[in-house]
Amino acid sequence: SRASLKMFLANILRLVQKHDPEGIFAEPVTDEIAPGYSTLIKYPMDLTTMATKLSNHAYSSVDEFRSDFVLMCKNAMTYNAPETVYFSFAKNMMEDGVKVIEREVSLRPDI
Ligand SMILES: NC(=O)c1ccc2nc(N)sc2c1
Repeated sequence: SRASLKMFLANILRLVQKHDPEGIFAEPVTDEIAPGYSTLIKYPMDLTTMATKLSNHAYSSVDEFRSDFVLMCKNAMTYNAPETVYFSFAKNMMEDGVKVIEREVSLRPDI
C-alpha cells in the first residue's frame, strides 16, 4: 500500500544516510559552497529533498526513489572532479546505496 511504501522508503533513507557520515548529501548544495553548481547541475537532488518528496507522496515506486538517489550521486560525480574526495564519496555512496536498496527490495517482494 501507499503507507507501506512510504515506511519502506523512509527506512531506506535512514540506512543510506549512514553511508554519508560527512553529510555531503544531506542538504541541497549551494553555490556558496560549490561555485557554479546551479548553472552546471540542472536537476539537483539531496537526501532532505528526498525525505520531503516522500512526505508529499511524490514517490509511487521504489524505481522513482532509486532514480532520485542515483541522480543525487551522479550530480556529485558531474560537478566534482574525479580526483576529489567528493567524487569518491559520491561513487561509493552510489555503489553502497544501490546495494542497500536492492537488498531491502529482495526482502520485500510485495513492495
Ligand atoms: N554534494 C556535492 O556535490 C557537494 C557537497 C558539499 C560540498 N562542499 C564543498 N566544498 S564542494 C561540495 C560538493
